[in-house]
Amino acid sequence: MNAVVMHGLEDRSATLELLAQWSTQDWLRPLDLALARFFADLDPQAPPLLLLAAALVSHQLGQGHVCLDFGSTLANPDFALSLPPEGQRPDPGTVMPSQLLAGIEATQWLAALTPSPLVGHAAPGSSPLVLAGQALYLRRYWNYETGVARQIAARTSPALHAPPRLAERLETLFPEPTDTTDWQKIACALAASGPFSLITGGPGTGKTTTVVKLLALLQQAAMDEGTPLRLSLAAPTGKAAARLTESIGAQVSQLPVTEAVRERIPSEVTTVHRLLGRVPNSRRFRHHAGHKLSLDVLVVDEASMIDLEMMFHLLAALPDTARLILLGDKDQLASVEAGAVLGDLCRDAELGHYSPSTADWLRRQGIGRLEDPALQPGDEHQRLAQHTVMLRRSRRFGHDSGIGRLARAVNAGDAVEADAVLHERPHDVLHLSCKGPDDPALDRLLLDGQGGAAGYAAYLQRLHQRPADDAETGVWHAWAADILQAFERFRLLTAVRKGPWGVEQMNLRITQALQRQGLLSAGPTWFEGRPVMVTRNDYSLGLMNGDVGITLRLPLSDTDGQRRHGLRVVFPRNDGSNALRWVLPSRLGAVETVFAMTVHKSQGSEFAHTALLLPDRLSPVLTRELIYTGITRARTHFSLIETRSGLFPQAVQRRVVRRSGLRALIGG
Ligand SMILES: Nc1ncnc2c1ncn2[C@@H]1O[C@H](COP(=O)(O)OP(=O)(O)OP(=O)(O)O)[C@@H](O)[C@H]1O
Repeated sequence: MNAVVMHGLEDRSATLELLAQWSTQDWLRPLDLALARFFADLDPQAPPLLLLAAALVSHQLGQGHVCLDFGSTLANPDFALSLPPEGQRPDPGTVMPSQLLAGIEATQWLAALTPSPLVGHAAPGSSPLVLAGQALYLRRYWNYETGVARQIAARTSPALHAPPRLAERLETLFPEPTDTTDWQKIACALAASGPFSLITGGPGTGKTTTVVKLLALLQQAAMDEGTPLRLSLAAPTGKAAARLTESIGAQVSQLPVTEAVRERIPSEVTTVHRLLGRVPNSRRFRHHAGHKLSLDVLVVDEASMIDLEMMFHLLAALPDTARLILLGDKDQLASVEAGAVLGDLCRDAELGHYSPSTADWLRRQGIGRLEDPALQPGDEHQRLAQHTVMLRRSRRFGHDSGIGRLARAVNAGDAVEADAVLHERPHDVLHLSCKGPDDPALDRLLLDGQGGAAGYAAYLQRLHQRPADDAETGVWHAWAADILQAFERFRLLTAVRKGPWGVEQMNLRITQALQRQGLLSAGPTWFEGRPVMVTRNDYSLGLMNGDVGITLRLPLSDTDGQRRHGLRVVFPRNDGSNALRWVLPSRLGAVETVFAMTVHKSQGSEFAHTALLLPDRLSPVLTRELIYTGITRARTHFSLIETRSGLFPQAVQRRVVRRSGLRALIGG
């Protein structure tokens, strides 16, 4: 008897029954199961392998993969499908994907799909599923992927059109002579001369500086011709937008350009959602292919966090004549949603692959030679490469910085070097090996910090220096702003949500430890000092997913002579104005306590001291990208907390794999 007959592929009802079991155990989302059932109704002939594929393609979207890749799924089904999910063990008797798919060949699976009217081939059509090579897509995502590929291909034209006096303008903006390749200057020159540009680089490699100079160059050239440009800046989250607003503001004031040019460089960064104008309660936007954005240049920062669907909408709404510059760190984790667009597009950025004509063009513009040991020659067909620049010199983390060295070792997958850095104990890197769940050293680190690195007690000490009840409003604002700022000096990041070392348990643990120390009052859900993170955009309150606020007790009006106090949650407005937003706790529907947050949620944020807690067992999420993203959230101190030795080097050698066909569609 073969495996197909035994485990749930013998007929349609056995398959649907198995999918229902997986769904009951939270291995599949209700949506994944519903899709398989819906397709079973639509096509009574749909074979078991098609129903299984339908549920799995939907499941994979939930895991960040744009498609179901048959080759990798069959090679290692449990790993490719991330089943069982993080922190779970299978119930006794559960059929694992590896058991279900044992003995099935890709050709057999593909042959089961092709006759169905539900499955179309890589061409326009209306079938709900699309088969492209060895990958199955939901049509919507196939449309997104091909749409993004088409838009980018159209923007990667081979010809570069330099603005007038490019070399002279660059000389003014980048006056420092360098004896090595000046990647910032090259990024600026290429972005100023083509309709599309990718600028990638690790933390502090000068992405913002480059883009501020680029905007100045473009605006000055346009104003010389008498038509100023409409420039826009956007980021995927409110937090990232606020951070960019702050750093751009500081840099614009130092630009060697006229006041008139400076005034025409935007000082505010919006979110991509706001830029496109989300239509409430829908997936649609006010701006789209039929109603384009009114702008000439768009810069999008932290582009690694933009998922495929968002990128599709952004590109569709961009006028054909507009210039697009995507900035980000290709090595960071991608968005939680499906797709890793920046990572896909910048995959070979380190190698350069510049064609002789790009190199020649740069030489003719007087920008210098392309010299870096990592560079490999390229040709005209590698069109994307001609529009991509990787900034390579971190000014934040120099060669002697422990954080920088650790980040570089992790990013290179070099576990030996990473371990050596930890053993050297540089002043900016702390390393704690937990001796079990009750190790008091962990609570000490989280509450009090160490060696100049803050812990959570610091912001609560500020909180306890409260103004007098009758203090002016301005005094209360300054107090709240100070607490918010102090809270941002430290954050514990976890790799996982569930289990003893997951975000939920750690939030509980820290709350209780702070209560034991008398720093936090005990309370039911809401208590003074509780930090919360918004988990869903709330346009009526002006709060975005990821915004962090702190619960404070404020004096209310004393109309009857009795002073009463009430809790309000204070949020920064994140618009560069330093203004605050006060919200009644009862109005906050989707929030969670945020002493600890997952590395995923921390993207786009930075903290002076960042601690990364690794769980005690490997899981699919524990990868090099996750650890690199965690480390690079730290500005001055980084703490690595291990709960089982030996796991860190293993995780450093594992990579995130996101299945998509974008790179193949664009070519290269
Ligand atoms: N060419 C340069 N010469 C001198 N200092 C520079 C240069 N480029 C960048 N810097 C400085 O290096 C620091 C980091 O630069 P910047 O903020 O532009 O980097 P980034 O890549 O945008 O950083 P992040 O990862 O925080 O987004 C800043 O203090 C900036 O002023």
